[in-house]
Amino acid sequence: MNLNIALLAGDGIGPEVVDQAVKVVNAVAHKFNHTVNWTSALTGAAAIDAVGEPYPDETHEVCMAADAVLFGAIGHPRFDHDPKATVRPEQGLLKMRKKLGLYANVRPTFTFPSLIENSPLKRERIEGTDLIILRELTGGIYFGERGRKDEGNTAFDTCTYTREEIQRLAKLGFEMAMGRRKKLCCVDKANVLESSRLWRETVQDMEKDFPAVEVSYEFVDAVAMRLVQWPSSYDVIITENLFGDILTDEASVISGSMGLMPSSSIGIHTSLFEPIHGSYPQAAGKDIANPLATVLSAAMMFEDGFGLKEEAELIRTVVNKSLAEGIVTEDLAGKGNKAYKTSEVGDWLAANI
Ligand SMILES: NC(=O)c1ccc[n+]([C@@H]2O[C@H](COP(=O)([O-])OP(=O)(O)OC[C@H]3O[C@@H](n4cnc5c(N)ncnc54)[C@H](O)[C@@H]3O)[C@@H](O)[C@H]2O)c1
Ligand SMILES: CC(C)[C@H](C(=O)O)[C@@H](O)C(=O)O
Ligand SMILES: [Mg+2]
Repeated sequence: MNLNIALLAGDGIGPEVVDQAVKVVNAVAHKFNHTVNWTSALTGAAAIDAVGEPYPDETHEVCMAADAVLFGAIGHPRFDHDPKATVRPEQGLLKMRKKLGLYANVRPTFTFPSLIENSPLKRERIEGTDLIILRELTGGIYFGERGRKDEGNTAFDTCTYTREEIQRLAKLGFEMAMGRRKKLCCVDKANVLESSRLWRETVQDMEKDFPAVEVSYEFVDAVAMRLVQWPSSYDVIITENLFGDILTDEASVISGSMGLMPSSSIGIHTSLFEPIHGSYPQAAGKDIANPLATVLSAAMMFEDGFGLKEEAELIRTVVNKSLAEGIVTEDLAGKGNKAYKTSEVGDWLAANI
C-alpha cells in the first residue's frame, strides 16, 4: 500500500518525538511491504518564524493532499509569557483542526502492566483501566465569539454548540461504545450551562437508537474526581472541547506519564494523529522526552487512518516490550534506573519491529 503522510513536527520536543515515530513507521512499512511518502510542512512557532503565520496555506495543502497527518506539538514560551501577542502557535493548531474538519478527538487511556507502579495512584484503583475520552474538537468555547470591551478591561469567550455538532460527536461515541463495553458517559455542566443542557437533551434523544448502550450523565467537576478515584468504571466518555482538554491531561496520571498519551482526530477532509502533550519546552533539544505518545499515535494512524490493524498491533507489542525491558526515557525510568535517550528508544523500537 502507498501511504502518503503529512509530517508536521512543530516546536520544542515536537521534532524529536516525531523523528522516533518516523523510524518506527518506516520499519513497519518495510516489514509489511508498504511505501511511505513523507511530506514535511511547517506549523506553530517554527512557521511563524519562517513565514509569519502558524498554519500557512502551503501546510494546509500538504495536509489536504495526504492520506493522514502525523503531528508533533506546537508552542513556545516566548508566546506563553506574552499575553499581548496577537499571532500565536496555538492559533495554528486550532485553524488546522477547523480547516481539516477534525471534529472528534479520540484520546484513549490505558495502563501498561509494567508501569502500574509508575502512577501516583494505587494499583487497585487503576488496574484494568481502558477508557476513551472522545473530545469534541472544532466547537465550543475554543471557537466561539470572544473579545474585549470597556476599553480592554472586560474580556469574554463564548461557548456555542449546535445540535448537529453534538449529534455527530455523540453518534461516534455510541458506535464506539457498541464495539466495546457498551457504556457511554456524557460529561457536561448541565446544572449551570445552557450549552451543556443542549448536549444532555441531544444525547438523551439519541439513546433510543442505541438501546444496547447504557448511558450515564455526569457533571464535569465530579468526573474530575471520579476519573482518578475509579477510572476503570468508565468505558467511553463524550464531552465538549474544553472539558475534554482538561480531563485528558488528568487521565495521563493514570497511565503514568504525559509522554504515553496518543490521540487520533477524525476529520471530514483527512485524519490527524498526535500525542496529547505539548512542546514541553524545558526538554527541547535535550533528547530526553518520551516519544511513546507519538509512536502510539502512529499505531492509531495505521489502524484508524489506514485500516491496517496488524501493523498497529505490532507497534503496540514492541512498545509493551520496551516498557517491560526498561528501555524508557527519564519520565518512566524511576529512581536509580537507567534512563534512555529519546533517540535511543526510537532506535530500539525500530530495530525490534
Ligand atoms: N497539541 C499541542 O501541540 C499542545 C498541547 C499542549 C500544550 N501545548 C503547548 O505546549 C507548550 C507547553 O505547555 P505545557 O507545559 O502546559 O504542556 P506540555 O504537555 O508541553 O508539558 C507538561 C508536562 O508534561 C510532561 N510531558 C509532556 N510531554 C512529555 C513527554 N513527551 N515526555 C515526558 N514528559 C512529558 C512534562 O512533565 C511537562 O512538564 C505551551 O506553549 C502549550 O500551549 C501544545
Ligand atoms: C495547545 C492547545 C491549543 C491544545 C488544546 O487546548 O486543544 C492542547 O492543549 C491539546 O490538548 O491539544
Ligand atoms: Mg491539552
